[in-house]
Amino acid sequence: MHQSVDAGRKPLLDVQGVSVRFGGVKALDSVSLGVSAGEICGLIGPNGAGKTTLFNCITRFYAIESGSIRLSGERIDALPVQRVISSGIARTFQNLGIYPRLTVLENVLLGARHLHGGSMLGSLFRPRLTSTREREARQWCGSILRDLQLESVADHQADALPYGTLKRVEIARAIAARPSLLLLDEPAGGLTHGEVSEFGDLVRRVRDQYGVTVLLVEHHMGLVMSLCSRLVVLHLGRNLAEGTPADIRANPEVVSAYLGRA
Ligand SMILES: Nc1ncnc2c1ncn2[C@@H]1O[C@H](COP(=O)(O)OP(=O)(O)OP(=O)(O)O)[C@@H](O)[C@H]1O
Repeated sequence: MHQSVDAGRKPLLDVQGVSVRFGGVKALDSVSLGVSAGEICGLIGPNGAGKTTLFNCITRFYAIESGSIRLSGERIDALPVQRVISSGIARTFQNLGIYPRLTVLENVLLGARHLHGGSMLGSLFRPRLTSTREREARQWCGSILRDLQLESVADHQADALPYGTLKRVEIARAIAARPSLLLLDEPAGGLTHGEVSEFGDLVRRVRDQYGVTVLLVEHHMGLVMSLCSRLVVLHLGRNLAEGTPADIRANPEVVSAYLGRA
């Protein structure tokens, strides 16, 4: 069984012995990991290791064959898909999950839609019918845009903005859902060197300011090693290693399976 990093303290996210099969391919073979509250944990490994599949299991896109997934002690592996966000999990995608024809504010409001209980997009066009909860959601999203320096582009259509800005919009939308756990799937893809470093600062700031715990899948080793306090390595659908960035860099099995080629 997986041992949490903080002995005696229950992890916020607790994955135990999760297996998933696609036809003859065992994409995850009894994978376990724990992420403590407030941690920025990296999930790394070669292509096809099972990282995105694990994210898809945590967010209920895929059903698990065996094992368990808990958030704050509660089983979430059998939740209806529509309850995942309200359970406290938000996610960003390898390919931006942004609506290009909507404005930045509208995209971020969509992240908060489960908080106000109504049709946020409908309310955008019916301002006088806006309920108190919808007004609160707008205030909440406005404050996030200010914090993430997106206020000046709030009314810009998303497809008119540079990629680096849209990555920030995606984080803003995820935070709008008030998650306890934020899953970031290869966020550095498509960013310039300078943008990657800024992105790392942003994730740290968001963790500190909004109290979210972060699980990051990423191949950009510069970002992973500088941002994460702990790394979990998957290989061929199995746990290969776990430890601090320094431990992982020095692990001959990880170097041979992944880092030597990354
Ligand atoms: N929907 C699916 N149907 C069939 N096979 C799948 C499906 N999703 C993933 N797989 C397979 O599961 C295995 C793990 O894939 P996964 O995408 O999770 O790896 P990954 O570690 O995220 O890789 P990468 O770093 O390239 O994104 C691979 O063999 C992949 O082909």
